[in-house]
Amino acid sequence: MDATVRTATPTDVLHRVTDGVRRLTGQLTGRRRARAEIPAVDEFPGGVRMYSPVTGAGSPLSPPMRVTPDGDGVVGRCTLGIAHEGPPGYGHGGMSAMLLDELMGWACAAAGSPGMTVSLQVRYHRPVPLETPLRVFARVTGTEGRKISVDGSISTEEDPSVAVVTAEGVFVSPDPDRTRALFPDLQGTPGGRQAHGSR
Ligand SMILES: CCCCCCCCCCCC(=O)SCCNC(=O)CCNC(=O)[C@H](O)C(C)(C)COP(=O)(O)OP(=O)(O)OC[C@H]1O[C@@H](n2cnc3c(N)ncnc32)[C@H](O)[C@@H]1OP(=O)(O)O
Repeated sequence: MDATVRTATPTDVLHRVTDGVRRLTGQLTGRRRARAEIPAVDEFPGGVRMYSPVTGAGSPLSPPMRVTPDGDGVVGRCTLGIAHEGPPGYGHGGMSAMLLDELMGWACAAAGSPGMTVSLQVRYHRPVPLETPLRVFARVTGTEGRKISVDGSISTEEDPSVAVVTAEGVFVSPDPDRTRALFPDLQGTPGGRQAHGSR
């Protein structure tokens, strides 16, 4: 991803490389994952998501963000590149929202209440620098029935006390019937799918 958005190579080289990439991806033959199929390596919800655009080590789109528990919440560490650019030199606001949305979802799962975003309010205080290690933080601030309130923030690793983006979100844990309808490939809800071929 970085190479393709950074290059200033002439068009004929771009065409040649594009042909090469098509030849390479053409070798990815065999069975393809269906739309709602959960990859065998995944732990869902609240664990490995191999092809997630945020945390997935297997996704060319993801920074990727590495998530670990941290005090009463979860912390995500990543570095955005110019493929994630909004204003020149800074992160796209949608990327910031995506990092926060994902990590706030992890905070819900870590607190034992996996949920889906129903509301996300994001405040952009300062531009997010690219090619700079970032620290994203999220924690559950309250639950009320199936409703979970979550706070999140983004700062740089260098200056973790200064939040450049903050967010408040509401997440909702779908009831078991809705969960089965939304995620037919998910076994043993609400505990979720464990990794390594348990289905
Ligand atoms: C196993 C899990 C896997 C979870 C897997 C998580 C993966 C994490 C991925 C990262 C996060 C995402 O991107 S998630 C993707 C983006 N989000 C979505 O696509 C969600 C789309 N929304 C939905 O499908 C639906 O809203 C559901 C299923 C989430 C909830 O529907 P529902 O079950 O019918 O819930 P509903 O009765 O409407 O609302 C429940 C309570 O929440 C309140 N509520 C509803 N909306 C709001 C709102 N915007 N702001 C405040 N409060 C709200 C209601 O008033 C009610 O309160 P009261 O009357 O009870 O007081």
